[in-house]
Amino acid sequence: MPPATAKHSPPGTQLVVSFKHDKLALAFFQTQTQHQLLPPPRTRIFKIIVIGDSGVGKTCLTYRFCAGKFPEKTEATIGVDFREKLIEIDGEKIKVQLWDTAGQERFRKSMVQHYYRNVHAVVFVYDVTSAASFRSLPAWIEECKQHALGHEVPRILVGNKCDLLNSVQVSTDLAQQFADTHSMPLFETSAKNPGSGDGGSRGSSDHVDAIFMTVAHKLKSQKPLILSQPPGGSSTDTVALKRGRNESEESWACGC
Ligand SMILES: Nc1nc2c(ncn2[C@@H]2O[C@H](COP(=O)(O)OP(=O)(O)OP(=O)(O)O)[C@@H](O)[C@H]2O)c(=O)[nH]1
Repeated sequence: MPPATAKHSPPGTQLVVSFKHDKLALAFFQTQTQHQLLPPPRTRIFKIIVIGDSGVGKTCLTYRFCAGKFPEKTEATIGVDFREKLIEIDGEKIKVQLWDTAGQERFRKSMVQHYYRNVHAVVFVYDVTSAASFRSLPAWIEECKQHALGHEVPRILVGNKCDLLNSVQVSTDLAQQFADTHSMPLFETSAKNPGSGDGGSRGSSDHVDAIFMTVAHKLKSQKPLILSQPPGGSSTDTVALKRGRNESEESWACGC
């Protein structure tokens, strides 16, 4: 019996092979997707960009939040890496998209415009063991400003690598002063060992999960983009995004 193949099935159809009275009958049935029958449950999505110098731990932080562990090895991000996690806040399922951007200028150039489009929150990261990464923060803030991301977009400051207690170059006081000046909350953490710390002046570091959940809580009260796709859809799909009810009916295609 030749294998049943459906090379040219029209979109939205499914090949159904049925055996009846020992005869092979092939029938195409229109697949009535949930999307066609019912309005799909809408999942609000939050796009959060994570920026900072190369090597501060952006990939490790986003991986820690989305995969729940520290990556075994990382390489410099080229362009952008995209991770997402479905979380539940007050009974509502929300998709958090973390855009892990390249810290190295040569890997950013062609992508910068994409990073800053339709952003809901910004996470600035520095490495507590690198004064240089802390000194770069004003430049990252400036880049955000140039892409029309001002104070209306929630922003937080994260000092990473708090597990490296003996190599700290950026004091909590200094970082707090900077955060206050720029009206951002400060979190100190370790993607490698969240919750670590000396329990002394630096205290225990914040949990990575708690940091991103705090941002998500803050965003939940806003009206972000609505994703017209049932929860659980592939993150690599091209999805149509619409603005929330209070905003214009403009829509975008997001090839994320
Ligand atoms: N000890 C320690 N090392 C960390 C931590 N987070 C990241 N690292 C290490 O720091 C290095 C850089 O981490 P990445 O997450 O790749 O840094 P990045 O900011 O994404 O770098 P780019 O992709 O180049 O922008 C890696 O060797 C990580 O293992 C941490 O919390 N503690």
